[in-house]
Amino acid sequence: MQKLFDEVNSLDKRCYEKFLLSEDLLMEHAASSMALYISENHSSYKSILIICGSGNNGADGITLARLLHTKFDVKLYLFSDAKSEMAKLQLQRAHALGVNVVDELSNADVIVDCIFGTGLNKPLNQNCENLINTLNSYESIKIACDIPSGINSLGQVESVALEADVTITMGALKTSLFTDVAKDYVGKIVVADLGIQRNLYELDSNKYLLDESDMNLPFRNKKNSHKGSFGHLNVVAGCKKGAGIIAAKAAFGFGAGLVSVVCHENLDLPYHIMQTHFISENCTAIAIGMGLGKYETQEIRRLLNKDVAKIIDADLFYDELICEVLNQEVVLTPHPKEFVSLLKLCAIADIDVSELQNNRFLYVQMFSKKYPKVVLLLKGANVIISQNEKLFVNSFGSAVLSKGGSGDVLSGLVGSLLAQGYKALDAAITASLAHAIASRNYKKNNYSLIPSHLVEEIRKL
Ligand SMILES: NC(=O)C1=CN([C@@H]2O[C@H](COP(=O)(O)OP(=O)(O)OC[C@H]3O[C@@H](n4cnc5c(N)ncnc54)[C@H](O)[C@@H]3O)[C@@H](O)[C@H]2O)[C@@H](O)CC1
Ligand SMILES: [K+]
Repeated sequence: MQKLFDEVNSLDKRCYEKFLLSEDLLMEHAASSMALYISENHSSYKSILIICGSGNNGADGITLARLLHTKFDVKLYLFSDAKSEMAKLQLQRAHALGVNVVDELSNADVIVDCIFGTGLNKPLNQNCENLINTLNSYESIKIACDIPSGINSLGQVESVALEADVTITMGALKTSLFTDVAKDYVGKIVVADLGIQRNLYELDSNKYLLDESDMNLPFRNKKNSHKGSFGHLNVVAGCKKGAGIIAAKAAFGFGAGLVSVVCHENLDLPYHIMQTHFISENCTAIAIGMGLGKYETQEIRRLLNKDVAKIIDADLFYDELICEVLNQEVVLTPHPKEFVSLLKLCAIADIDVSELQNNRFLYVQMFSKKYPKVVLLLKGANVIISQNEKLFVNSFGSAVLSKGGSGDVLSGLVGSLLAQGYKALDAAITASLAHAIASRNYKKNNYSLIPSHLVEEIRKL
């Protein structure tokens, strides 16, 4: 996993003070990294338009223009006068070298957006919006320097933002690049070297971006085993029974030794999934909440207080009963609307979904602070998983998963790993990664996936 940072100004400052690396030196390296990326990945292209703002993001762009001058047909467009000391200095250097500064925008093979970086601190005016809309309309390859212009330090987009194919971000990964909103703008994210190894540039963080290597699949290493070695998951099916059945099928395909659906009515289940009317004696984990609908409170309370691992989803986030388990190491998997209800029930915040989506990291952090034992998995374009105020982002998900039933598959995967003895956090991380990565392996079009396809892809991981 890689560290994420809410801000990097303090990391830059530490470079100047502790490592005697000046701002000028860092900027030269930042621009060199961008030049190298462009030379290595877009050498067949001829023309490059670099659009610069007044601050140091613009200064990065001016530096880049100097470095690529004559290698490509470089055009430097200054959207505003250079204001920062570095922008002024870099402009003098560019002028001295004869870099082509243009007065009008024109299309190019590659566009580099250096209008605003981390210094965006107010709403865009009409001119800025027009500029960004015009750039978005070009069919060029678009590269954002540090962060696509228009995304602020909280990862919010107030009006428009540059739709980048690639974001080359300076020194370290920023949290703002991993909000749900940002996902439509950032494209591929690359970290630029600032002339200091990343592990030396970075300090501690409580936020991490998950990599594929963080997925710890339940491979069976012991030869001497039997079905009981891999746990028994009980999936509680409610009035929408399909949800429980989908979860049960996913759980079985993900390695649980036994899976039973708990339901008072008789169900038509595949032969390998069992049915029980009450919780099994040897149950090692319970999955509950999906499709639950109306139910008898005392019965659910008994299940929630049973001393086994639990994954809780869906309808239970609308019931005060949920507050009774928040001192346990349970896994909760709400989508945004459910999380809003949960936040209200546990008196953390009374907000609407758009406020949550604008500040996902903030509210996950607040919840995790109040309930440190709980593993929270907030669904979204970029899933956030937290425990004890540590946050992990899974950015592998895609629109393929935006379907009824995908969440039930996820609950089944988490339940399966819990039943097999995974710790709550490890179960949530591996299940979430498997869910998202498997969906990427689905090779048909991106609208046709159904839960059984997803389970098939998960079984092939
Ligand atoms: N500090 C350092 O050591 C390094 C900084 N680097 C670059 O520096 C950038 C940050 O530079 P700055 O702090 O100068 O900030 P920016 O360059 O992001 O923007 C600041 C400028 O934009 C103006 N501005 C902000 N919001 C505006 C709006 N909505 N409409 C119009 N004008 C607006 C500000 O008044 C200021 O002049 C980073 O994103 C990164 O690209 C990199 O070169 C790496 C090294
Ligand atoms: K930018």
